[in-house]
Amino acid sequence: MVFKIDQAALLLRGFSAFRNAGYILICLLSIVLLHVIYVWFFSPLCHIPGPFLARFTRLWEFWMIAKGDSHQRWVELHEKYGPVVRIAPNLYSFSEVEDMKAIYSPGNKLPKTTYYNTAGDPERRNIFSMTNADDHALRKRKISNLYTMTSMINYEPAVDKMNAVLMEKFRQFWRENRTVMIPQFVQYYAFDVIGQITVDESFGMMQKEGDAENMLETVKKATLYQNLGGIFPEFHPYFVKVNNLFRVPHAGVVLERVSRRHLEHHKTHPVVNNDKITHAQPFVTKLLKMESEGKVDMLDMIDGIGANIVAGSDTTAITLSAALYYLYRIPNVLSKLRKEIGDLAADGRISDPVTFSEAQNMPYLQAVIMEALRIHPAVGYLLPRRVNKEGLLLAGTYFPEGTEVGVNAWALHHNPRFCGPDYQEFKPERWFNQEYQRNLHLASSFAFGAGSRLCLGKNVSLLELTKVIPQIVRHFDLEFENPNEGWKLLTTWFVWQDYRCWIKPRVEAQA
Ligand code: HEM
Repeated sequence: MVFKIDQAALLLRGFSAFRNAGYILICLLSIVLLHVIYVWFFSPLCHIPGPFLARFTRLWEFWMIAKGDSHQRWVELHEKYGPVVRIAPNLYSFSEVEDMKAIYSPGNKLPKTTYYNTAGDPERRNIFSMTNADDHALRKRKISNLYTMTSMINYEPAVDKMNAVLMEKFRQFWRENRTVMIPQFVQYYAFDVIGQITVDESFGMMQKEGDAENMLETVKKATLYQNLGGIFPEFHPYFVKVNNLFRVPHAGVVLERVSRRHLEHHKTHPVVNNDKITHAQPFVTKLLKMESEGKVDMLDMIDGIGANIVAGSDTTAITLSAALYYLYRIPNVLSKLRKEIGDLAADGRISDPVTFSEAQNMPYLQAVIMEALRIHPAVGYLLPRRVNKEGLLLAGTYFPEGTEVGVNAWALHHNPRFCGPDYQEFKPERWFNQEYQRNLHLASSFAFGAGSRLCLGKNVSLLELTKVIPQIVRHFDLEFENPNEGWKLLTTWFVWQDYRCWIKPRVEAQA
């Protein structure tokens, strides 16, 4: 009998525990439901359209990025939902020029968001990952004169030197009758040029047809991590701790090692204007001179060299790969560029190789470069900024403090309202169309970002592109290994391409 009472008591206790668990579950479900109702109907920005799940969780965005083709998804999202789209509970993407101007206007001073934390060590910010506007302005002021148009004259001989190596390698590929993965080879090229410009020494990747000091590989992994990790930046400090515990050589470590070695070498072996005619002077020499004048310290110098390598190589390589792909896919465009080169050469108005200043007077070449930057911006993610305490009026809606907003170059550059209805086509001619010209210039420079965080190396990359494209076009034909297939793309932070070509020297091929 006692046993039965105990049994009944147990049963009752079990039942009440079950009932309590039920209450807790109902409470939790009610909270979720109330949250859904609030977000859906009453939150201040509830009217902004976007994918359903993006209203409630950052996992939707994470999933979109993780699939590896997000550059295209941004374009489709804006085609479907209009000029402003909710990407995550607190993140909004814009695709109109007016909103782009407002978000990145230096006057509005919107800082970078915590997304950028994952682009470096939280304890030691680099120029790219800094979110504090004052810290950034100070760092930028110290080194920005190394990137001016007038500084380019110092770097031009370095580009010529590396272009000569590229030309020789192209002839070698032809002699050896092999196809080349163009985006990969021009990635070696871009790293070598940045090495030559920055530390007066190519990294030897073109010669080796491979990575040097694991730079390429670690930078690639870093951008992949930055892009996915940036969606959940609160986990980054833990990730860094674990990484340091296991001494994993991440990009920061690799680049610091490379930078320190070159700085030490140049301190004992200074370059004293190694070319008196062209006034060639590498970046590192300028940095060391500034250090001797007390204008920069060791950290500034490491950051400057590291930033050039990380930010300046893949970006330029991707733009060059895009320009070559479209030029050799569209014979009409290629022949127009060849005609411009041929006519100017016949008049003695350009040299071989073309100088940077001569290239400024080659309108079709400039249009080809701008169109490559427009149709295939190297960065595939939006550049997020946090609205400050004044709030911001965008697309007719007031966005309060703390909201994260940004523009993705792919969405902006594929907006028919200012690129024309044929925005999916590679058409350098659109740059001569008066109707679109103003907005096109504004928008396509967005491949380099905008405002106070505009790409510091824009002139460096234009120096490279304006010199190497005419060289290749003048002297080589590229034939696609699979002419009936398009290229393959993979998006992390960058939008990487994959295509293979046979290379033929034009003169030798005709002989
Ligand atoms: C076609 C080539 C290039 C493209 C498309 C490009 C694109 C960009 C973009 C979009 C940003 C802004 C990122 C943001 O706001 O989050 C940026 C920043 C930066 N880029 Fe470039 N870049 C290129 C070449 C270069 C080169 C050659 C260098 C160096 C020699 C360089 C150095 C930098 C640096 C240091 C920053 C950070 C600037 C700051 O925050 O103040 N870039 N770049």
